[in-house]
Amino acid sequence: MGLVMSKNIEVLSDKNALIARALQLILSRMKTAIQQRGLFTIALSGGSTPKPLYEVIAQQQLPWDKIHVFWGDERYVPPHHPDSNQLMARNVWLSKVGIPEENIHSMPTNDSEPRIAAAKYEQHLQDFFRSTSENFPALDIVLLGMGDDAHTASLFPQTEALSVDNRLITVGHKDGNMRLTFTYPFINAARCVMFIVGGVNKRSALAKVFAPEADNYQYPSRLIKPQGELWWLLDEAAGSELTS
Ligand SMILES: O=C(O)[C@H](O)[C@@H](O)[C@H](O)[C@H](O)COP(=O)(O)O
Repeated sequence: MGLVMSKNIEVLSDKNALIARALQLILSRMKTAIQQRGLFTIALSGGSTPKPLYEVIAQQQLPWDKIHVFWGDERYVPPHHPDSNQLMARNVWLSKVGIPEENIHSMPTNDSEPRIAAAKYEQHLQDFFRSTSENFPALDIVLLGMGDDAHTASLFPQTEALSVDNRLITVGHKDGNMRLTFTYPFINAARCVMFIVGGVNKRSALAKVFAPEADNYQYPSRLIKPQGELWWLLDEAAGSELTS
């Protein structure tokens, strides 16, 4: 096994422990962000792993008016489509707490052209962060999952989204299904990037992501090297071989 990517790799006993640790880290960074800047910004991932995390965040007593939620990627489907990442997070979390609707920054998926939607969301981000096109605004946390093909967000292996390094948002695709996604440099601009990865089916992809040499375009999670904090929270099933 090659060198692991960074000291912030934690292998937790099971999924519950993984979710509890992720919650702890998110709440501590939320507190710091609000103390220092008066608000907390987080980009959510889709998929199944984060669902119990969103459920437990919804049970916390938090200053919801200071919390802003974005998405790191979205399937290019209407907001009420069962595949929508936004719908999942609203159902298990956002609809259950007093977060103002204007703090929920969902990716637009109603344009006929995903490229136009990507540009609109990028403009929205630049307006929100009052950033210019020259620099990448820093979110407090970008929460990521990883597929068993080592994709993250909607940065899939051998796709053109992987080479977009001068935009915040681009169009991804998986098996012909269009997505909107943060670009890898925008993810890397975050103060903290947190992967939550569980299950034995992720083991081989993790080995490639942490290997000293491998093709970044075949294993896109290798592109995630933030100048801020990088956390890999893994359960035993996924990560036990990495730290042995
Ligand atoms: O839109 C998505 O599907 C996610 O953003 C995607 O990148 C997800 O994080 C991985 O596919 C892992 O998914 P699981 O957590 O379900 O394994």
